[in-house]
Formats: sequence, structure tokens, C-alpha cells
Amino acid sequence: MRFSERLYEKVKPIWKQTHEYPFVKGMGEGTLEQEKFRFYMVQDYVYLIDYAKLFALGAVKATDVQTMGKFAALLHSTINEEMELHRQYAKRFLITPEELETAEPAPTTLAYTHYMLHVSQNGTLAELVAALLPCMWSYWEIGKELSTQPGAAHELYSEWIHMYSSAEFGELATWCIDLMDQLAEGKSEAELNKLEEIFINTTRFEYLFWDMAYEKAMWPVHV
Ligand SMILES: Cc1ncc(CO)c(N)n1
Repeated sequence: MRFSERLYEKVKPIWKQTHEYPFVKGMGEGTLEQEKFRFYMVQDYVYLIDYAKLFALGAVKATDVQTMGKFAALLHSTINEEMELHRQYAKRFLITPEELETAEPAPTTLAYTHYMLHVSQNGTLAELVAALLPCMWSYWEIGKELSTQPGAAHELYSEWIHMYSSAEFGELATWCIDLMDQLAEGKSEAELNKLEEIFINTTRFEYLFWDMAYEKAMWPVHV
């Protein structure tokens, strides 16, 4: 069995719950409250600023020029294509690019990005890929599922669904899945377990991120 298949089997119950979560379902049905989507958009932009740095770290940790180039391309497309989607949405919500960039991260956003950055800065390239893989893979899965639902024609949610179900995004996700398999080759069971643990943790964080957005959960205490 490919290592990525083992990972997929392991987190299947969490992915199922993610697909059934009201935020995700609401986008598909086109019934999600716009205020929740607005909250998500801003937090996701803040998230992507740190997430993009994982690709830069991937280029640093890569041991061949081809992989280095691919990480550089991923960094470029995240900043200029994926985050452009968010900037366009922000415009519709009358949020300026400055407001987007300086938005305060919610507790879950902060915990998630810092966990990923910690793993990526201190771990191996395989650990870095294990940390970022659920992000790309689960968004592609969600995008594909929602692309056959009413939300795909919704005036607000269609662009989001279109981006994450696109062939281009799918290719990037597939590249990451293949890289994970390649990097797992020849590793000991102890090392594979470590990769699995990281993959499970960021999968859990993906669920938490939807939950945070649905609840619009900021810090419960104030300065
Ligand atoms: C939280 C989160 N995970 C994954 C992606 C896909 O890049 C995203 N935009 N946001």
C-alpha cells in the first residue's frame, strides 16, 4: 500500500465529519451565512501568509533542483493565484488589502499555523510535507464534492468552489501526494508513525478551522 493510502485510510473518519460539517455543507447548498464566510475569508488569508512560508521552507529543505523549483512555483501560485481569490472576495466585502494583511489571527488560526511552522522549521522535508498535505488534499476533495452541488452556481461561493475543484489545484495536490510517497520510501516504522501523527494533527486542525469559522470564534477574553 502506498503511504498516502495508509494516511487516507487513517483520517477517513475525520474527513467524513469535515464534509458533513455545516460550514462545508452550507457552501455546497449555498445556504451558508455570508457573515461566516467573511470571517473565514479573513482568517484564511492570515493563514495563507504563514502557510506560503512552508513552501519556501520546502525549497530550502529540498535536495534536488526539480523539487526546489516546484516548491518555488507553489509559493508563487499561493501568493498570486490562491490569495488573489481572497483579495477579490475581500473587495466584495469592502475589506482593504491592508486590513486583510493585518487582521488579528483567531486562536485556532494561530495554533494551526504555528504548529505547521514548528514542524517545518524543526523537522525533515518529509515531516514538512506531512504537515501541509492535508491542507491541499482535503481542499481538493471538498472542492470536487461541492462542484456538483448548487453552491457551484452560487453568486458568492462559486469562485471558491471553482478554484479548489480546478484541475490546476488538483495537479498541485497530486504532486504533494506523490512527493509524500517518495519521501516515505525506506523509512522505518517509527519514522512513518511520526509522519502519520503530523498528518493526523493537521487534518484535525483543518476540521477545527471550519468549526472556528462557523462559530466566528475569536479569543473569549479581551484586553
Ligand atoms: C485552512 C486552509 N487549509 C487549506 C487551504 C488550501 O490551500 C486553505 N486555503 N486554507
